[in-house]
Amino acid sequence: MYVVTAAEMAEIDRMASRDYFVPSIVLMENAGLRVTESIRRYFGGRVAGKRVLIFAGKGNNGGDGLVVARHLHNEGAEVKVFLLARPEDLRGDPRTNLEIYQKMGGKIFPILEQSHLQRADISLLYADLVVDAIFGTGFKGAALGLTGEVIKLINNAGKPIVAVDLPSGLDADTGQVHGPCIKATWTVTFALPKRGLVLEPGATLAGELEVVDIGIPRRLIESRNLRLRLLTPAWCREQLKPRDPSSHKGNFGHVLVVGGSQGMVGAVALAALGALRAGAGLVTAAVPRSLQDVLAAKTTEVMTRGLPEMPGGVLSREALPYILELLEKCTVLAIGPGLSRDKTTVSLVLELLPQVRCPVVIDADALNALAEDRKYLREAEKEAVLTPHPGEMARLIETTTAQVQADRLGVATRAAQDWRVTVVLKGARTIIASPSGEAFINPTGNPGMATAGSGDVLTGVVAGLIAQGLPVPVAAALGAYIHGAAGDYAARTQGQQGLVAGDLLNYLPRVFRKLEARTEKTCLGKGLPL
Ligand SMILES: NC(=O)C1=CN([C@@H]2O[C@H](COP(=O)(O)OP(=O)(O)OC[C@H]3O[C@@H](n4cnc5c(N)ncnc54)[C@H](OP(=O)(O)O)[C@@H]3O)[C@@H](O)[C@H]2O)[C@@H](O)CC1
Ligand SMILES: Nc1ncnc2c1ncn2[C@@H]1O[C@H](COP(=O)(O)OP(=O)(O)O)[C@@H](O)[C@H]1O
Ligand SMILES: [K+]
Repeated sequence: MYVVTAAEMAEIDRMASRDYFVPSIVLMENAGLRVTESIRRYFGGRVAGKRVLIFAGKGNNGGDGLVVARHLHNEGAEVKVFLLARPEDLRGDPRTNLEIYQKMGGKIFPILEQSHLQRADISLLYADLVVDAIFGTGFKGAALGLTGEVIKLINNAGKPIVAVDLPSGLDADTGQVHGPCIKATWTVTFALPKRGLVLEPGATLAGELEVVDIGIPRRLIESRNLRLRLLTPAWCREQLKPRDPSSHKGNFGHVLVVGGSQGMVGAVALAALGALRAGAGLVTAAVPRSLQDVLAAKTTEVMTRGLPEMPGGVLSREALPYILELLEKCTVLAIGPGLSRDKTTVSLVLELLPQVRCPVVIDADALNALAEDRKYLREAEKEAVLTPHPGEMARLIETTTAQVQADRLGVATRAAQDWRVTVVLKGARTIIASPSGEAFINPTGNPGMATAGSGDVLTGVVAGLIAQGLPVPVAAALGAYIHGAAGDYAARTQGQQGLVAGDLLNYLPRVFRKLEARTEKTCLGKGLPL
């Protein structure tokens, strides 16, 4: 599902009218009707007698709200419209809908000064639902003054709120807020989700997100060459090919995981098992020699190799020829989990990466090694996935974590194009940016996953998917979705607090099964019960 900026949406709206002859008031009518339908569903099919307050701004978002008011009024709901503008300030479609609503006997209450807030406050006490039609994609900056007061009043009323297109006060392009913002129970957004609705904190402020069709021609949307998508189960299903009955493990690739250091062997185990759980045929884990037996004891299905090490149990430069030899038999390399930031290891990583001929997933301390010398990133021809959390990303581009978090999408897409790699910027709503300029936002995952080692599992899952032949950017996006979905499954079953990275390994198969179920039925004629 494509995700758009306010400007892209406005251009699509404009073209719908200008080039496809869809009158804008028809789009507004469709928008209002879709919100009315959603409200009717919310009330279990009947709105008669329900007390609904509609807060309308002076623009087209307000116009949508007036369409909603008209239809609810017609169906017998008790509707009050609080208009944050003088009627004479309304123009065009919003003005038309105001006049129709008033002609039908609909009630309008102005909110133009502090004293008007009193009436709104009292009405909120008795309301069954509040409709937020103050601002949509035309909002800029911060809601100050009276408008900010109204937003705070609505939020504090403790009543269910449906936001029209966007929660008012939200920046449609970044998902950030710079002042008061409606905290919606749910949001009905038109045609396509705006970026701010799928990036935090906007995703949380929007509540449940409903994307509705308002009659924008599909061909128009397809013609816009949009570059950002929200990952969906449907898209993930498309990437998963059913397994041919005569497959053997060689068909599913061989992952080499290189990592580990004294005290950090678990990270390698999590990554190696993550690769197997993602469906890789074979996985070899190469660690400092003194850790090999421990690792073998922890990971039955994983083949292990001991590598030359320094005192203190970190990989030494002598490990390089061993790793290159192992790579001759492998499809993909995953490097970094538990490596340590020891300077010998750093120089090993910097010497090894330019010689790697297969796709590589670079995580954790291998990323930190690249932060010390970006030559490989700038110059080498490579098929690589970087999986930084915001802190690692900040080190890589020499900025602060806060600056990375303030523009996650921009940071990830710029890095992907500058370095010609796929960047997986982890965190709430992971961003996956490919060298081609395409990017994905991952909606799965939860704070229960903010626990040591969950990133190592993701590294393994992505490597495991590449091992099975998926294109690198697709494997990264699919891996992030499935990894987060496993975390959501685990959190639903056992809560977020007690979730540990190892739990993700146990839930990965159930996520794959949910995704494969459709294809299995179609492909093999039989199939597991859903
Ligand atoms: N055909 C279409 O286009 C369709 C559009 N649709 C709907 O239109 C919505 C976009 O409508 P929009 O562009 O009129 O802007 P909207 O969000 O209503 O803002 C209203 C006014 O708020 C003002 N304002 C801005 N920032 C402010 C601030 N910080 N503090 C105070 N005021 C501020 C600003 O006033 P100005 O700055 O111009 O004086 C602006 O004019 C879209 O979200 C969807 O719901 C659907 O019906 C589908 C068809
Ligand atoms: N609040 C959150 N919401 C969703 N996913 C999260 C959240 N916090 C962390 N995660 C996910 O958990 C994983 C954390 O990875 P990382 O920070 O590398 O942990 P570690 O380095 O300990 O393995 C990432 O996949 C990240 O997207
Ligand atoms: K709104």
